[in-house]
Amino acid sequence: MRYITLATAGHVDHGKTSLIKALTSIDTDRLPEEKERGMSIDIGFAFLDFDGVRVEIIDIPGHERFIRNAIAGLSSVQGVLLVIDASEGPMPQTEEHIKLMKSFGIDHCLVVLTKIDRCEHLLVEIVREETERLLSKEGIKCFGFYPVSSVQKSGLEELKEGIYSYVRNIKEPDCQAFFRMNIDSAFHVKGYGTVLRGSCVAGTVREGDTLSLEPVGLLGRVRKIQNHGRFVKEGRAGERLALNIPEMEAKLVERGFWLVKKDELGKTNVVLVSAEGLKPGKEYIFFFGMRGVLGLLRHVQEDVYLVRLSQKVVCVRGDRGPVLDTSGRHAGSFTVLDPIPKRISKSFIRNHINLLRDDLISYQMLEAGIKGLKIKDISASLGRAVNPQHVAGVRINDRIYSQGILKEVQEKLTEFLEKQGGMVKLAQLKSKLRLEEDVLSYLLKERKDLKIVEDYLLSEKKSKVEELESFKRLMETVKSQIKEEKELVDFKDLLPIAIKKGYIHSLGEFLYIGDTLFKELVEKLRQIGETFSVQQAKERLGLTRKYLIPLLEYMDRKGLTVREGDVRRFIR
Ligand SMILES: Nc1nc2c(ncn2[C@@H]2O[C@H](COP(=O)(O)OP(=O)(O)OP(=O)(O)O)[C@@H](O)[C@H]2O)c(=O)[nH]1
Repeated sequence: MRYITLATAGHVDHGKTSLIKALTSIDTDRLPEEKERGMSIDIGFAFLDFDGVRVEIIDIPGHERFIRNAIAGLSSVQGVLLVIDASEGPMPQTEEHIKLMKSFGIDHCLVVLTKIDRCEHLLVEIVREETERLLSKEGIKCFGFYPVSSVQKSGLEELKEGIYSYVRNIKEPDCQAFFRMNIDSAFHVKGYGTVLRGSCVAGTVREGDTLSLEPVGLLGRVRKIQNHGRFVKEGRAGERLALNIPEMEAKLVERGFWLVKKDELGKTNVVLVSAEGLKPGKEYIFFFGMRGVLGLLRHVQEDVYLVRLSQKVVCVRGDRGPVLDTSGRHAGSFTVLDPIPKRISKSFIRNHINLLRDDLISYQMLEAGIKGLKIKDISASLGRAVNPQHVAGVRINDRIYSQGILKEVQEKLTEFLEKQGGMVKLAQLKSKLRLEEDVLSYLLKERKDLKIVEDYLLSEKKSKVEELESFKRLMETVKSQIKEEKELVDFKDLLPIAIKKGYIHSLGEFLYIGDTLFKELVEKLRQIGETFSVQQAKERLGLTRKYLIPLLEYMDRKGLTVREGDVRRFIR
């Protein structure tokens, strides 16, 4: 069985409710107030069964005062029955509803011309032409015009056939996507507890599933599922559902809240969108499904905007919706580009705007940088489970990294190691390059020129120090000494003793000089005279500043010299 949801749309009193009643025998005006006024205030629900297809029909109110309810009705449907009174033709709310349809991305409909018992055939033709013009102006495809009279019950069979062929042309809602149900009401049923009613717009839900009510994050288990009064084990996208979830108190549920499966989708109060018809710097009401949330619009570039919302919402890439101005008039529409932007710097977005439009995963990988992108977050952004094997990036555990970023970090690692003389403590490297353990081991696996010894990373390339004759001699001595030694030697203990005994001098962290060389250098400096400048010392000793400055500062600390402005003076 396929499930498709349609909405009626059209101007007030154009005969929507009467049409649904004539088609399905269901009266969608159920509020006593609606009966009294003869006008639809809230959305109503009915269905029509065909061979292998159940068509759910949502009746939306036509009066301009109830635009939010019209939005609620149009927010979760796959197609529209546009109802126009043949004796009146398209009216303001006809046009408004067409705009709302477009905002939700519905670019097709079936037109029903009602009340034909009240007008001439010629008038029906004129209205038909006028409607055609209106729809083509908005780029909406019409799947047929059906003149009917709900009072005389004429044209209804043809219309039913038209609906059947229309729904066969409509793309089915996505049952493979993550489950999302937009809630329009919640109430308490004796013996069962809370029942939440709404439209399932994506995925499936089964008895026993644990769901989360968003944006409040209330958890509960589905006990029973109903579709139009019938108990079912599973609910699917395109269906109207009533879910019995006793843990969710009815009074905490608001129209427009979402039911989602635990840990599948994220919620956010900043979204990156493409939008039409809006002015930056202004506040608007953005509709995510039925829920209208106030948001401030910031322009990024072209039609791309950042929206900072006053409340959290659940949305995925590609979600569309209308935008009202703060006085409640339809102002434009938006499409979600990135539902969970991690970096909201305008320059970052501008630099990668094409990637943002064409390939959200690659964009988000750049956004995530060396932190990597969680596979779970990719799925949440797209609203469906993503197979990591199909993502063009490097997978390390539960994250995906951009190949380009890993290459950059590999280069930074080489550079840093070289700066440190070919040897660096792993912990220092990790904190300097902000690397997680698993990313570091991935990077090192690719490197044949590096090795880990204890908690150091060493470059296999010989360092300058290793090539010095004095170093080689020292190593030989150390080796032979240790060979003769009967006990274990902790090298860390040797250094302070050597310093204390005056064999070596410590100029700074990781910088040592043997006593003989130190004395030689001091002697050379004395030959310059009683005072000398840094430049003179540099020329005389032939050392780079990297070694010279620590040496001179050490001499000051030792009381050999004193700094006087630009020069140093020997004390004795
Ligand atoms: N003669 C005639 N009257 C009709 C027909 N369909 C509806 N009406 C009348 O038109 C009036 C409005 O009909 P509704 O079905 O309530 O209109 P609606 O579009 O649902 O109105 P809202 O939901 O309030 O926008 C009612 O008085 C109906 O009896 C029809 O085919 N022929």
